[in-house]
Amino acid sequence: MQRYQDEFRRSIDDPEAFWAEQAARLPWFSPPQAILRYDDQGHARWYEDGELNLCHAALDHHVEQGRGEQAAIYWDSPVTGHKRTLTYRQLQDRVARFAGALRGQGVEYGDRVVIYMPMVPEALVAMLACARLGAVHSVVFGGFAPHELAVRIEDAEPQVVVTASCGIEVDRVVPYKPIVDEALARSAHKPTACVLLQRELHVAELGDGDHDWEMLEAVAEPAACVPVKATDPLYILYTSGTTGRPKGVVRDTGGYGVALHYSMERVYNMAPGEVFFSASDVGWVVGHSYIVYAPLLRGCTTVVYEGKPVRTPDAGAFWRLIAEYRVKSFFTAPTAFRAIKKEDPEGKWLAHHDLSCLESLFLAGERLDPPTFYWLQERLDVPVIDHWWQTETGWPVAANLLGLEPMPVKAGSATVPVPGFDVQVLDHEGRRTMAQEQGAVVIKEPMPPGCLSGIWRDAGRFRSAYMAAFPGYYLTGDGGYVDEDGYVFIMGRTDDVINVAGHRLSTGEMEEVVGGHSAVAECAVIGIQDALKGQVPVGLVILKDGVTADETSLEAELIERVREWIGPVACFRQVLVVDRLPKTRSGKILRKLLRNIADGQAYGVPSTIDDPAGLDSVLDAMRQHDVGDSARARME
Ligand SMILES: CCC(=O)SCCNC(=O)CCNC(=O)[C@H](O)C(C)(C)COP(=O)(O)OP(=O)(O)OC[C@H]1O[C@@H](n2cnc3c(N)ncnc32)[C@H](O)[C@@H]1OP(=O)(O)O
Repeated sequence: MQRYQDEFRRSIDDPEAFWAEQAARLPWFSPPQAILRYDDQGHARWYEDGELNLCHAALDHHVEQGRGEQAAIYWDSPVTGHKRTLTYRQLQDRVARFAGALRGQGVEYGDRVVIYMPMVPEALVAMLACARLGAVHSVVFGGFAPHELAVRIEDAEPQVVVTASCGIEVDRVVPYKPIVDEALARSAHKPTACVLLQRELHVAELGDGDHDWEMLEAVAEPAACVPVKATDPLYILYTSGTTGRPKGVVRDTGGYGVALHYSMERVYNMAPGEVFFSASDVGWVVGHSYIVYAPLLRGCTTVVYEGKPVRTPDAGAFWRLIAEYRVKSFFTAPTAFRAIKKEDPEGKWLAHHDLSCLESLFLAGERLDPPTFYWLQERLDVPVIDHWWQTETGWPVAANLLGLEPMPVKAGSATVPVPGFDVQVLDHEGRRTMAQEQGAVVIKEPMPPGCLSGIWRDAGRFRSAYMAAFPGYYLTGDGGYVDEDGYVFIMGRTDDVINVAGHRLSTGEMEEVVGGHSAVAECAVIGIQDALKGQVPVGLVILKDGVTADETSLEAELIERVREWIGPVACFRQVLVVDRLPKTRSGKILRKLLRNIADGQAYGVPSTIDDPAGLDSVLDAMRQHDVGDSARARME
């Protein structure tokens, strides 16, 4: 571990010198002199006086360096039957023209642009065009419903919304325009324009204030890169918190660029000219960092995939893409491989493709369960690397650093802290735990470059959600431990955030939606273990006095309600009607107890419980409906 230890120690003992060296590897317009400063709350601000433009660093710089004819994007869309390659020069040209088109709609430095797009190259064009103008993009995942889009539009207050006529879910065409229209109708903030990319499979009707992408781009004047401060926001990316209101994670520009560039080399072992494939969506942080910015900043080719791991058309889809595009490193969420494993338990599809190009497989987004890890390890001839990070951190916090010093893999561990991240585990009183002892996983300030610089227009929430629990430390919200060898083990969230198929969702928000139904007096939504999706939400509801609803129809109504408000991605599919919910004497629902029962874990009834007999109603309902492993649960 010598090379790793040396680099890690340097990053922690002298972060200024370490990150000054890394910064020198980006093409700045004005290189920073002030490497690390702190704001009045003691939070790190990186490269305050530096000026650059990440679109320039990701595109123009490479074209200037002779990379113009290299593929920047391989787009592969089995759901439409199309494939397309865009070179760095072609991408630069399209981005410059689309930036000009956005400018024509009034978008300038500092303005926000909401992007609601499927996995098409134009999603990347729109993001990079915003970066080119110094505008702030906020990409919203296509699986979110109008309400979620409206909440984000209202918070970000964009000048323009960019969308497409539709997305395609395997064989289901999802028209986006009605979703955008409904979101705009619900939002108090009204953007001045909506730019829409028409797709062959479904052409949308345009109304007042709507513009056809192609027509705007065709006549637009190409825009040059606008120099921005390193601390200027590049994007806002909303993520679920414990309440219904998502948090707008703000990412700065310079620190993010430096960190991503460093990670491509040290974590993923990628060199310019090589092909990186991250099978996620531009609506998630993995998409922002490892489909768009990091591969391009490093001069790599990125694969943009509009399809699923299975059914488009089969469980060999990923293997085909890896072989066809000669992918060196592949990154996805474990849930994708659980889906593949279910359809192709023996991994027969592997034999159909030449995977000799593949050197590593990275997994993140949720815990990598040991059965999936072993399934992959037994079938692939490359390291299978679990690594851990979050929307907030923007890049890996703990990983096996293949480009620095590969280490032995331990199943269930994300390996070691990445240089820059002083990961610690604290007990309730803020004391460091012993090796193997579980606690709250925190990162000691200063956080390295690339991590969130705040919550959009809500400094108070940033402090209360992340910085207040243990002053001087960023609270990750994950629990875990570090072993004697310094390996990090992440065991799961310590709050009411759940992870469904690698999607981070708030049970608190689902409770607000379920609780808003006229028949529901009270409810709790808990995440329970699921063999395919990792976790799925289940609702426990108490009916209002006098309501005698048919349970099956009520369940259908509540499922539809969550789908309408949050979106299909919530995977809310089960409701149990109960008489009572276990609560503390102060009225707090004992969610952890409910989760333990549902997951079949041994549970103790806390002494603070108000009405122990109330538990029986929950136990009966769970057993009756065969929820999770509740039938196997037992009292300690
Ligand atoms: C490290 C930092 C991070 O954690 S960033 C987050 C990383 N997470 C990820 O990359 C997500 C990984 N998960 C996936 O890619 C998908 O879940 C995979 C594994 C491909 C499975 O997809 P799928 O079979 O559609 O299941 P699902 O649970 O995702 O979807 C549930 C329902 O939602 C729908 N949906 C999904 N995406 C969209 C979309 N873009 N637009 C519209 N609808 C969407 C699905 O069709 C599905 O609908 P239905 O319930 O079947 O009707």
